[in-house]
Amino acid sequence: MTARNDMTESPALAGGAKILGKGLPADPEGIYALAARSMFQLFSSMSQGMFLADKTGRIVWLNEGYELLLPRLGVASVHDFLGHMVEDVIPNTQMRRVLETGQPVLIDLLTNRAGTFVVSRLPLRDDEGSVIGAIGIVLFDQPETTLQPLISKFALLQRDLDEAKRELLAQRSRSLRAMASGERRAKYSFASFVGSSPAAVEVKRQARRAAQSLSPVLLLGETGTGKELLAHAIHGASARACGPFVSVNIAAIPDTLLEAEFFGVAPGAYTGADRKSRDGKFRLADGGTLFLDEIGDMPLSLQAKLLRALQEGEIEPLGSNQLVRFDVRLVAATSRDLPRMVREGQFREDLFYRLHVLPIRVPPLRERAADIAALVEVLGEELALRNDMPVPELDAAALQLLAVQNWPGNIRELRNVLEQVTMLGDDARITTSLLLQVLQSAGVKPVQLGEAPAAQAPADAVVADSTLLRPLAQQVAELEARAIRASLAAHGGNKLATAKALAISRATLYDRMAVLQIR
Ligand SMILES: Nc1ncnc2c1ncn2[C@@H]1O[C@H](COP(=O)(O)OP(=O)(O)OP(=O)(O)O)[C@@H](O)[C@H]1O
Repeated sequence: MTARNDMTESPALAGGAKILGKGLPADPEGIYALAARSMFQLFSSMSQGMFLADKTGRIVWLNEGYELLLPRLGVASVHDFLGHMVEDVIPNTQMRRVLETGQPVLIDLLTNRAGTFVVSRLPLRDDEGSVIGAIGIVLFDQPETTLQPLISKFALLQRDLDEAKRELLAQRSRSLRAMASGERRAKYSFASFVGSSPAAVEVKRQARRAAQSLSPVLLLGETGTGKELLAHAIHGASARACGPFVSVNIAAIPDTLLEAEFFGVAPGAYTGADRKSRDGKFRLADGGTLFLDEIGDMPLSLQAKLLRALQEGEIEPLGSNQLVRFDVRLVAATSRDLPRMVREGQFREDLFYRLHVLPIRVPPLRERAADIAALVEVLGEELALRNDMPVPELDAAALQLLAVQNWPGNIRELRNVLEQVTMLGDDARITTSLLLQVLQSAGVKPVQLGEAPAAQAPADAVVADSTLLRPLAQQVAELEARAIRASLAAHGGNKLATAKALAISRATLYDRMAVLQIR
């Protein structure tokens, strides 16, 4: 098989087959060979085109139908096709795979510069069964066939897929560029704040309302409760979402560097190496939101300067005698008891009132134990994705055990515990004994199931004052939910007994449970 004509002549019925009657061979091999030839000719005449490749992938034969397709493939003549490697002349062909595996591809779609075709690829084998080449058949060409609607649909899907891939690539390179250039955007939205307990719903409601305002927001709550997450979400839902979100953790910066960090440095302010000017966070946050985390850790000297900047709307970079105007929305957060710090003279009262315009208390995890299951699910999925591990599975007892802990480190601590149990566990199922072991090794005395929750941690006392400075409706809802849960537990879930003990009707109990999302 070396040329086109070889095959048209090629008598598959070689080897001296006997002919019976009207040309029908008498022996089975003869019939088989005749059938093979007939099939070959049938496909050759019915299909849009056919070619043969030898076992190296070189094209050794093509029929007239295929010859007509050559110009669309950008091949000028038969001589530029024959003798060439199949992938050199038929873009995107999968013929090599057929030659290598010996597996036929009965039907496939091939798209290249000539269009989209329905194709078949069949291996050719010798008597020993070794692959000696392959046959490529174009069953349907695009325009004239009845398969056209199907192919158009495929072409559309392919186009959509290509577009989606391009968009994904563009998005990826945009975000890589943004990361490289230190672009500042909100990382979290309100949807990232997991939880549907009354306390979580209320804090999100307050934060959403704060997002609509331009006044300063003060987020109060223990460590790891999601203050920073909410600060991002408030920025992202505000009119300034397109502006920068700049975050400063005051506790993490040495006092001596804070002023430069806040207000920037004028050129030549320092002698020596660092003679260049440097923008401060106020400048960087211009047009957006400045998040001052751990504001309670700000030294008194800087508090005075911050207050002046907020009052005047101007800052004075270090080493400069020029005032620079800024347009920044302030969100501050602290886990410290600011009113007490004011009373003790550690925090300026005037600054406190300047910041305390929209205070939002972020509840600790132990006040929203109903959110534990949802948090475990989300945090578990994140962990599994990050560490390429199965998602941790916690049964009701394990969830219950988590729900009764005190969680001084709140959601951050919950995540750490989950991470440790998934690392230590043999499989994805998390047992209560493993959980207890991890809780113990974290240095906190775990609360056992059935045990009354431990006395409130000292960290709680820090925010005790502000727990009462919240909307009454929120506090009443929390108390109500606690009473209903306790009564349900005491009566083994019996609604009638629970309602009786609480001196309310069963209908009211169902109603309150629905409103307070108690299951
Ligand atoms: N409601 C929540 N849903 C999901 N993840 C949360 C939630 N709250 C907090 N987290 C996660 O817990 C971790 C701690 O949250 P965040 O840093 O916002 O807390 P914080 O109150 O600012 O803590 P700190 O006072 O120590 O700075 C983060 O990884 C955050 O994504």
